[in-house]
Amino acid sequence: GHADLDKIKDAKIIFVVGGPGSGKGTQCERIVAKYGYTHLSSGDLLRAEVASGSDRGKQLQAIMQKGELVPLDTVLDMIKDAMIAKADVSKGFLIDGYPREVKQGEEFEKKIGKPCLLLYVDAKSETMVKRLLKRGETSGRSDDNEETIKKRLDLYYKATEPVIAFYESRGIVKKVDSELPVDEVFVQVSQAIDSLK
Ligand SMILES: Nc1ncnc2c1ncn2[C@@H]1O[C@H](COP(=O)(O)OP(=O)(O)O)[C@@H](O)[C@H]1O
Ligand SMILES: Nc1ncnc2c1ncn2[C@H]1C[C@H](O)[C@@H](COP(=O)(O)OP(=O)(O)O)O1
Ligand SMILES: [Mg+2]
Repeated sequence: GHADLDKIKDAKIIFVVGGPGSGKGTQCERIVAKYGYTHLSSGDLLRAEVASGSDRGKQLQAIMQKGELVPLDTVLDMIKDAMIAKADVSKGFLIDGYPREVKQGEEFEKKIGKPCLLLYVDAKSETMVKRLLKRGETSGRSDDNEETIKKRLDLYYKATEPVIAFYESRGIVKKVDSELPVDEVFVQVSQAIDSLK
């Protein structure tokens, strides 16, 4: 209800956007360690639902295995519930992997609040493919295979890149070069976060 959302209003909301395998999760881990923000990965929330073995989880698994987007309401409800659960203790929220399309950003702002920063984790498509194939050797993720990676990349360029342009026009995008080693990317990430008042 209203009281829950009021608590979130004063916390920083940071969208972390980038292609599959660009390094969003890796940088979010570092941000958590340095700044103590709450990391909420839409993919992790969805994989937890799949792992629960619920009927809904089975439907989600089938969609994710194909590299497609799950229904907006499902993922937004999960993020909202997770934010409310942490509202009392959180100084800031890292929303990793959301929005995946402009409509997701609009709905988030209607139902939850406005982001103060969009952290754009940028890497070349060849780099992302290489990293995902490597991650696939150990991740156990059903979407880290060559065929699904190709679909996820196509969808990223088609649906998610416009999200970056949308928030550019609002002046809140900070791009980091995720071709660099993790530590060097994190220097840029830290600068972006430190620039917030
Ligand atoms: N800057 C980097 N340099 C080299 N490898 C990286 C870098 N950032 C991430 N990786 C590796 O690439 C893979 C994907 O990173 P991950 O953080 O899971 O990306 P995402 O959450 O964007 O899909 C992981 O195996 C990770 O260790
Ligand atoms: N915001 C969102 N809307 C719809 N589907 C999403 C979503 N976030 C994640 N998913 C689904 C589709 C993705 O292909 C899959 C894995 O997402 P992810 O873990 O964020 O991938 P990655 O970290 O490799 O970018 O979960
Ligand atoms: Mg990730």
